[in-house]
Amino acid sequence: MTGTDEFGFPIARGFPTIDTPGMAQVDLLMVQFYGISLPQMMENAGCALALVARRRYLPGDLADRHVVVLAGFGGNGGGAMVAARRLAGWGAQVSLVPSGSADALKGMPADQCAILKAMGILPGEVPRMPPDLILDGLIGYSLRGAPEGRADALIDWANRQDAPVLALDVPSGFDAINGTPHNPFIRADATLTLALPKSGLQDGGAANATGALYLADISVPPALYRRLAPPLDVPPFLDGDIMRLL
Ligand SMILES: NC(=O)C1=CN([C@@H]2O[C@H](COP(=O)(O)OP(=O)(O)OC[C@H]3O[C@@H](n4cnc5c(N)ncnc54)[C@H](O)[C@@H]3O)[C@@H](O)[C@H]2O)[C@@H](O)CC1
Ligand SMILES: [K+]
Repeated sequence: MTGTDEFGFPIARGFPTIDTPGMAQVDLLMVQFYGISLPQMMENAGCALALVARRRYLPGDLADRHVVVLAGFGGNGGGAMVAARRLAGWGAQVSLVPSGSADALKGMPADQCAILKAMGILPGEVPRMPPDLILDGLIGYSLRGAPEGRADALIDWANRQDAPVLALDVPSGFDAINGTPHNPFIRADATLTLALPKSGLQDGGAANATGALYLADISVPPALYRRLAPPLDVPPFLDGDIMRLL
């Protein structure tokens, strides 16, 4: 560790990067070898996102602080909805904006949305009231080509707002593996990437997409990385669950 950033997050160096096939291997080993489920990982991811949101953007009392959560139909959207739940629990006013009809959500994102509905947070359109913060959970590392449809429109909307955008895992529309910015892509003020930094996020050119780059521990055992092909040597998160990388 080489100190902390201005928000008190430990600054870390020396975490290797990982690509999409590598992350697919990580997910597989987490579930099949260790029995750590995707919902468990999603819970860790969303909690970490809410913690970065609170400490970096919403210090103090969260009452009257308004957060818009943009949620896609995959794991990225599910993680953002966990963060929505945590922020609402801490008193923030949360608007949930899915990238399509919420009735069409399936699997874990549908489960997360059902929890939010039970809490009285109903999916809807982008609110007229300007937010204090936007969470980008539209598309993660499974982006395929330039954003289309509602995701495209919501990325444009987010980039037009005065409020900062905090992206989950990767800024939506930015190919985090090869570093390609598609049109459009989220211009985040900060990005919280999960498990390991994705290979395209560490290049200098990625900085205008990611903003400040953080890394969250989602409880991948370091020994898992030594089982990958090729194996990776990953240090433990000794100094905190959330590290500042760039
Ligand atoms: N082990 C991990 O790293 C974990 C990852 N999680 C999250 O899950 C994400 C990966 O989840 P998924 O693989 O489900 O997929 P994503 O959530 O990355 O994205 C898939 C969704 O985006 C849509 N999409 C893809 N390309 C698009 C385009 N060009 N235009 C419009 N829509 C597009 C797809 O139709 C699909 O609905 C990660 O980025 C991360 O945020 C966590 O939930 C849990 C653990
Ligand atoms: K995202």
